[in-house]
Amino acid sequence: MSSRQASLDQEVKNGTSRNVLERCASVNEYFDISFKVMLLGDSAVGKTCVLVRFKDGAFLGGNFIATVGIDFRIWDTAGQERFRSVTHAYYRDAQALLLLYDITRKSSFDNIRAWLTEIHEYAQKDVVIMLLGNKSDMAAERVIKHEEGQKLAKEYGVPFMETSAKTGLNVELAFHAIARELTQRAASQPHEPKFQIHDYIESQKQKSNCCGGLM
Ligand SMILES: Nc1nc2c(ncn2[C@@H]2O[C@H](COP(=O)(O)OP(=O)(O)OP(=O)(O)O)[C@@H](O)[C@H]2O)c(=O)[nH]1
Repeated sequence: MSSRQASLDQEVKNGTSRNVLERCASVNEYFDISFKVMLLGDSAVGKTCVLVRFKDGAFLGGNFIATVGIDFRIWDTAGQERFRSVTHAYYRDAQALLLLYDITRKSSFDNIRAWLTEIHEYAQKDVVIMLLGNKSDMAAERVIKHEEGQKLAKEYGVPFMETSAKTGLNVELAFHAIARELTQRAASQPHEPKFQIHDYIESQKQKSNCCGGLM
């Protein structure tokens, strides 16, 4: 791990990072392809926690990135309005965007439309977008139903799932689905059938359900 990476990791762990922040999840030179993935959404929806959950859980332990030979560079962003112009500049060249809201905070859900408008304005045309309703562990405080998230995602034609950085629910699945979509796109030939991210997510959820997982 580089000293820059170590210091970024420390910032995130300390909770001192409140700026656009680069987190390279792996060491560049070992990989053939590099993808830039960003987490977006209102302040305090849980972007940093989802990233830390992924990286410190599945990413390091599971080693799935090394086996497919990609460099999965994940950028955490500040949700606060005052950083918005900086954030635009960063997601211009992102290949995938994970857009989060907090299921216990209606305003963060209502703002998703505005986020999507900005994304369509500033991001690449073929960017992979995924909508995540985070903090699904907070059942008692829930104000946004699962179906509302699903409906919004369907309207925009993007995959959706609820996540919890606290329990880890669906965090790995979200990143794995994105990684698969990006790698399949990079490798696929024009005549090959396209990878179906929606089908992949549903099949993984069913597998998890059948083995006692929480969905
Ligand atoms: N219960 C619960 N709390 C969460 C979850 N994810 C994040 N939190 C809490 O929500 C708060 C905000 O989390 P952050 O990860 O800092 O949010 P952020 O979106 O990165 O915020 P900004 O950096 O301001 O944009 C913290 O108090 C977290 O502990 C979750 O899945 N469940």
